[in-house]
Amino acid sequence: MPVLDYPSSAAEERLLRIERRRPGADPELESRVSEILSAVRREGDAALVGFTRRFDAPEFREEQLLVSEREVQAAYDRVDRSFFDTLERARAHIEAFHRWQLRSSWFMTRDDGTFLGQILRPVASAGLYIPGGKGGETPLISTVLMTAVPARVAGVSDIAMVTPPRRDGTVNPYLLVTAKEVGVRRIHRIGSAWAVAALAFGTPSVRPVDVIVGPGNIYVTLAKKLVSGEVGIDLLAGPSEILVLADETASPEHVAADLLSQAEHDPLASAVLVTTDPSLARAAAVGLERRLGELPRRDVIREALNRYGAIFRVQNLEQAVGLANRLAPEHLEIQVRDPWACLGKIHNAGAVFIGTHTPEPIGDYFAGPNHVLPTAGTARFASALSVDHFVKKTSIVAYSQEAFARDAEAVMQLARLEGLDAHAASIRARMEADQR
Ligand SMILES: NC(=O)c1ccc[n+]([C@@H]2O[C@H](COP(=O)([O-])OP(=O)(O)OC[C@H]3O[C@@H](n4cnc5c(N)ncnc54)[C@H](O)[C@@H]3O)[C@@H](O)[C@H]2O)c1
Ligand SMILES: N[C@H](CO)Cc1c[nH]c[nH+]1
Ligand SMILES: [Zn+2]
Repeated sequence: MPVLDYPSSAAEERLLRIERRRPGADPELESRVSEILSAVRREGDAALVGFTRRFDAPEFREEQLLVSEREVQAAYDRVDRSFFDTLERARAHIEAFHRWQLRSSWFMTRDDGTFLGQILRPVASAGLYIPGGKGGETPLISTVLMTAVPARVAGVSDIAMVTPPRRDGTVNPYLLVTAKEVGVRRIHRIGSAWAVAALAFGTPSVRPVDVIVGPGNIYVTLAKKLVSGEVGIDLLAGPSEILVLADETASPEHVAADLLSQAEHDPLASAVLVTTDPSLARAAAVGLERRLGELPRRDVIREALNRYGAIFRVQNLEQAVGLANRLAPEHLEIQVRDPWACLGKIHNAGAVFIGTHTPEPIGDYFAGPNHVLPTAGTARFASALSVDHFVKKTSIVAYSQEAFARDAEAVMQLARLEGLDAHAASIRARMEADQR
C-alpha cells in the first residue's frame, strides 16, 4: 500500500484513481450487465438457471429457484442455539434506531379553506439483495437484518429475498433462519445481476417487486443502477470503503485492523488512511502487512489495497478533513485527539465512527444505524438505507371556491405563458360555472 505525502503529484494520481472507482466508469462492464438484464427479460427462469449454473452452482435446477419451507425449517436444526440471542440483540438495536426514522402523513389548512397534505404509505413489496460472497460461502447474514428491519418498520408486508447459492445449490442455514425470523416471505437462490433483473421484471418463479434494496458487488450495483426507474432502488451500495482520519493519539494497530476489516470485503474495496503523524503512517503500514499475512482473505485484501488503498501523510487536520470530504467515503473513522471538533467539518460520509471504542464493525453488526451505505463518492448526495426508501408519498390538494376564485387568474396566466391552452380552459370552465 503506497505511503504518499499530500499534497504531491503522486498523491494526486492515487486520489484520482480512487475517485474513478465509480459504477458506470467502465462502459464495457455496464454493457455486459445490460446483456444479462436483457437475457432475463427475454428468457425468464431459463436465464436464471443458466447464469446460476455458469457462475455459482453447476448442477442447479429450476425447481431450486425458490427455497422450500421444508429447507427453511431444516435450517433451524443446524444453527447454534446462542445465535438466536445474538440475532435478537442486533435486531432490537437496529429496530430501535430505525423507528426514529418513521414519519407520518401530514395535513395543513389555510384560512380560505384550502386543504393540503401528504399521505405516506409503504410500498406493497420489497426485494432484498443479500450478498453471498465467493461461492455463496460468506453470505452477509447481518444484511438480512439491515434490509428487512427498516422494511418492516415502514410497514411493507410482502418481502422477498435473493441470495446466490453455494456450489452445491444450498444456502447457508444462518441466512435462512435469519430471513424467517425477520418475516421474509420468499427466498430465491439467485445472485448477481440476474437476481436484480428477476426482482425488477419478474419471471414465472420470481414475483416482481416495487423496490429493490441491498448491497452487492459491482455487477449487482450496476444492475440496480440500470433497472432503477422501472423499479425503485435504495442507493448504489457497492464494494466497501473505509477512510481513517488519525493523528498521533491513534493506535496504529487499531488503524491497521480497521482498514483491513473493509478491504476484506472485495478485491474492489478501498481502504485509506489520512494522517497528520508520519510515525503513525509508518507503524500502520507495518501493522497492515503483518496482520494481512494472518488473514484467510489475504488475497482479496492485497488486491483491494493494491488497487484502491493508500496512506496519505498530510500537513494538518484541515487537509485531512478536506481529503475526507473529497473522497466522500462510505465509512469514516475519526481517531484524533478531539474528534467532536472535527465532526462538524465533515460534509461527505455515509457513516462516521468516533473514538477508540467505535471500530467500524460495531456499525456493521450491532450499533443500530444501517450498514447499507453509499459508496464510490455517492455519499456526496446519497444516504444510508432507511425507512424512507420503503415509503411513498402522495400529495393531497383540495381547494375551496374562495381560494379558487383568488388564484384562478394567476394560474391561467402561467398556463398561457407555457402555451398550454387546455390547462387555462380547465380553470376557465370553473370560473364560468361559478359566475352563472
Ligand atoms: N456499500 C454497502 O453498504 C455494502 C454493504 C455490504 C456489502 N457490500 C459489498 O457487497 C459486496 C458483496 O459481494 P460478494 O461477492 O460477497 O457477494 P455478491 O452476492 O454481491 O456477489 C456474488 C455474486 O456475483 C456473481 N459474479 C461473480 N463474478 C461475476 C461476473 N463476472 N459476472 C457476473 N456475476 C458475477 C457471483 O456468481 C455471485 O452470484 C462486496 O463488494 C461488499 O463490499 C457493500
Ligand atoms: N461493511 C459492510 C458495508 O460496507 C457491511 C458488512 C456486513 N457484514 C460485514 N460488513
Ligand atoms: Zn464490513
